[in-house]
Amino acid sequence: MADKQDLEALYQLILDRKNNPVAGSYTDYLFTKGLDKILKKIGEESTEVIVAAKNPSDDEFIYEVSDLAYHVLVLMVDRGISVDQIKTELAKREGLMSKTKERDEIKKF
Ligand SMILES: N=c1c2ncn([C@@H]3O[C@H](COP(=O)(O)OP(=O)(O)OP(=O)(O)O)[C@@H](O)[C@H]3O)c2ncn1[C@@H]1O[C@H](COP(=O)(O)O)[C@@H](O)[C@H]1O
Repeated sequence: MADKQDLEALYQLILDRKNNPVAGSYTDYLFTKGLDKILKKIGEESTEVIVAAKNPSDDEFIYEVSDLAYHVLVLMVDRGISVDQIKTELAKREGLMSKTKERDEIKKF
């Protein structure tokens, strides 16, 4: 089994749960409930991240961000969107951001 601390490996584990349901698995429970349930969880977990961000405890913040990250990965698997597709989008932005910076620099003159 791959290292689950890696987000990409966690994505693969979630994908495996979708393709090979395991009794008692929380991930399987989410897929069985469907998109609306997954979206509801993302709404809840996002709110918990916001609340934790206002709290000085880093541990609570890390815990809630991890919950949100897991549920976002479940949503991506449900939609059939891969980690590579997100990486590709982010890579496109790298170019965009440097162009924006260049434009900002030009505007200064
Ligand atoms: N990273 C996670 C993870 N993060 C959060 N959660 C679950 O998300 C739920 C969030 O808690 P809540 O109190 O909001 O939800 P709940 O009351 O349990 O359930 P709901 O009815 O509200 O959905 C908890 O049940 C957590 O167990 C996770 N469940 C699984 N994983 C990973 O997924 C792997 C596979 O898990 P299973 O599918 O359960 O085998 C695990 O080994 C983990 O690596």
